[in-house]
Amino acid sequence: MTDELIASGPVLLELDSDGVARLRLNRPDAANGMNMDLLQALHAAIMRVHGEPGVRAVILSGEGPHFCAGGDVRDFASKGEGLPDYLREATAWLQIAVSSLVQLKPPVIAAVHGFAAGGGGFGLACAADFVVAADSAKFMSGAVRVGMAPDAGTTVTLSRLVGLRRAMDILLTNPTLTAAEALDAGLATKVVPGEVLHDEALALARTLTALPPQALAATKRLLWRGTGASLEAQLPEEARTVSELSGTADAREGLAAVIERRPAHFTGT
Ligand SMILES: CCCCCCCCCCCCC[C@H](O)CC(=O)SCCNC(=O)CCNC(=O)[C@H](O)C(C)(C)COP(=O)(O)OP(=O)(O)OC[C@H]1O[C@@H](n2cnc3c(N)ncnc32)[C@H](O)[C@@H]1OP(=O)(O)O
Repeated sequence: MTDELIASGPVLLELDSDGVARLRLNRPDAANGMNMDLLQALHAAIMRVHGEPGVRAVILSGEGPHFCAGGDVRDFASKGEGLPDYLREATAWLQIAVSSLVQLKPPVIAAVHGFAAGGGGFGLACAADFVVAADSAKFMSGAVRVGMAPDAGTTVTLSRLVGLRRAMDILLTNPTLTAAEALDAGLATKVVPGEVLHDEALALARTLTALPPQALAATKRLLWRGTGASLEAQLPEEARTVSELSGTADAREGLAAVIERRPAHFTGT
């Protein structure tokens, strides 16, 4: 497996020859606090992954002691009276980053250690398809604590993950959730010992890369669409997708493998 570093700076992007893309937030001295440079680099890296047909799974993580501590609070003070205008532009970039992450075809695994806080950290974790959390990881919305409201889609994504009642508690009272509490709430997929966090995230990525990419992408799209749709609207969309996928080579390969009782080899076609 060879890693090709194709982006450096506030966001590192590596692609390996096995179809795993690694997106790493890279402002460790600021707990990966999101400033405009990081947000724009994150969007550019996500769009680069979008353009790489060979990518079959994405691992999102943070350099240094934390996954991401949200908006760069040091920028709070430095912007003074200009913060509202600056935030109008900055939050637009955060919206674009979160939206493009959710729309990525390959599944996204957030590998969370340290704190996932604020629109950047908590928001990105809520927008990921899987969250593998180190047992020492902590999750905090952080918005109301700094006199703001949640953003990065968390008033939708968190509510869909944990339910409206628990999302109201988490976003209004701003508890610091342990990894175990995040798992219990439905925010985390699995909790692992910190020392094997990246191994476990990579193992999950490898499981995903062995599955038919078009079927995974369609399932992810249906699930994200379905959480806000009526059953009446979703049933025909599922049926249309199934009939479309049934014409792929991967569908023929999957069916043949089941009948012949052998492992399937999916080509993404
Ligand atoms: C609102 C943003 C202003 C303008 C930014 C422009 C673009 C932003 C993109 C749009 C953002 C939209 C709005 C955003 O979504 C709103 C929010 O995110 S609200 C929540 C903001 N985040 C926080 O309130 C968390 C702040 N951090 C902490 O509470 C703690 O650091 C922690 C995460 C609980 C971890 O605590 P510790 O383990 O004790 O670690 P330290 O506190 O010692 O931190 C280590 C080191 O990192 C620095 N640091 C920590 N968090 C941030 C941060 N969010 N931004 C910048 N730097 C951060 C901290 O100062 C330490 O540095 P040192 O002092 O050692 O040099």
